[in-house]
Amino acid sequence: MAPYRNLEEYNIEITNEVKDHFAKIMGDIGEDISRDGLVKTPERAAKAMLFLTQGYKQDATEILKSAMFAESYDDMVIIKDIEVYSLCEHHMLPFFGKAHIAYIPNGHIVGLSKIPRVVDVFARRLQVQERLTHDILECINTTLKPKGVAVVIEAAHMCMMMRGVQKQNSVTTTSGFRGQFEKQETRNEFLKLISSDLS
Ligand SMILES: Nc1nc2c(ncn2[C@@H]2O[C@H](COP(=O)(O)OP(=O)(O)OP(=O)(O)O)[C@@H](O)[C@H]2O)c(=O)[nH]1
Ligand SMILES: [Zn+2]
Repeated sequence: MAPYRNLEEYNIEITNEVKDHFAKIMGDIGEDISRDGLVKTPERAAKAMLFLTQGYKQDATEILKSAMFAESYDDMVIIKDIEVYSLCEHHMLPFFGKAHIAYIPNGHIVGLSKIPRVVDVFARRLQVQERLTHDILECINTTLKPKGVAVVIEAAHMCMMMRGVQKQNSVTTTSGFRGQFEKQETRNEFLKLISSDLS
């Protein structure tokens, strides 16, 4: 099925079911769901949730394959500061931050926009930051078959900020390295470049 892009593309049956669930939840938390401002809220919430989880219907491998080009460039390619918005699978609250991704081509480069698209496919699901990091890493590694791939994600978790432990400034960093990035020297060059403003 095509990914959700705009309201016309929402599956009406599923949207209506999710909408009914949201209406029930709103009633259960003590709201008057018939009051003016809330009349359309269950539908809006359903569409927002379906948008934020559209990654289940997308194929990250196909996205990468659609723009792979034979090229002899074999130095590091880094795309840093890619915005990440995901939902933690424990509380279904957002976690958000930045992904920094690098690969060393092995005969093929990939269209640059496809890397953030792959991030979104895996982020728009119920996730933990660790699995999100590895999903992206493994997808690039097995599809592009580069000489090396590196993924670092830095994120803040709303479930640790708005509730629970209520820590406002903690940032969680996860990382994964394959191929040449498993060598200290290559990994250090990548880490240095993502912390610089000139990379
Ligand atoms: N490892 C990991 N943990 C996460 C992530 N997102 C949320 N969590 C944690 O998942 C855990 C769930 O723990 P539980 O004790 O079952 O849930 P809880 O009672 O709501 O825990 P508190 O958040 O400590 O109040 C919490 O420690 C969350 O901080 C993530 O991406 N990775
Ligand atoms: Zn959580």
